[in-house]
Amino acid sequence: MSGQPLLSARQLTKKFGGLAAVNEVSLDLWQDRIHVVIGPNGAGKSTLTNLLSGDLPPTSGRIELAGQDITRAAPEQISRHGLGRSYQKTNIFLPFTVWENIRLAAQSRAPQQPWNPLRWLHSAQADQATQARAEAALELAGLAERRHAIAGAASHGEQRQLEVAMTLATQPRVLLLDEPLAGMGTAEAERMVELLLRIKPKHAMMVVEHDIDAIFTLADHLTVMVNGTVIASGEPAAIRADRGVQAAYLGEDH
Ligand SMILES: Nc1ncnc2c1ncn2[C@@H]1O[C@H](COP(=O)(O)OP(=O)(O)OP(=O)(O)O)[C@@H](O)[C@H]1O
Repeated sequence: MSGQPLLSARQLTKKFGGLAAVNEVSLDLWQDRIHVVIGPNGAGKSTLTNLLSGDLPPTSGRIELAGQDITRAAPEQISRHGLGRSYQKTNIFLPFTVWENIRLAAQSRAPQQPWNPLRWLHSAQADQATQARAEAALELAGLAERRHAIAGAASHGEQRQLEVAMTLATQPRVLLLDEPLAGMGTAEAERMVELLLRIKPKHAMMVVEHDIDAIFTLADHLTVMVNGTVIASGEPAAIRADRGVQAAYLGEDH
């Protein structure tokens, strides 16, 4: 690791009434590193993701993305500044093909062209750039052979790959993935782990995950949350050996 983290959160807190769903959480996300966040149900993992993406405003704390304060920015602004998150299938248009879905996601990131006499030329160039972004995301996500498949007819695993591809099509530098392996069989899970390792070098990633094998294959850094609080954070091997963590989480049957 060198230079600066791409995303940096300090003392983030989110209160729902009297409940601190996220309590003074600090973390850094670095390019070419996967930061896995684990914890039992209700630990605050989804709330933390929502704070980082701007889908929820924090009660207190600060978030910087590539050195810029984004603490109270809108999700769209944060996305344009280079943060992508997956939304568990909710963004997929099931009647459209895999390619059309990725193309639409890529298009959502196309710059708006101000009026000018050479507008057609600019829009043709923008079109090409959108096409190239979509093509790269399709390849990277391992879906090239499924480009013409109707998304609604794709397998569960392929739909999860498609979600990642749609996020990649917006060309994020920071990726937040919420349980990318949820509901997958062994072969599908292995494909997703390979995909995440393939995209790691060019991205800073935070992955919320329950699958123990995947957690230890993917994690460069592991953070354990319980009741909104970080109880341990560091090298996966050290966290695995931590008795407090074992008692609070890893010893449980998840
Ligand atoms: N909008 C909300 N209003 C009130 N309480 C909420 C809200 N969202 C989450 N909570 C509460 O905040 C706590 C943390 O929830 P969160 O969903 O972030 O946990 P999680 O670690 O993602 O759990 P899971 O693994 O089940 O998804 C829980 O007690 C939950 O009931």
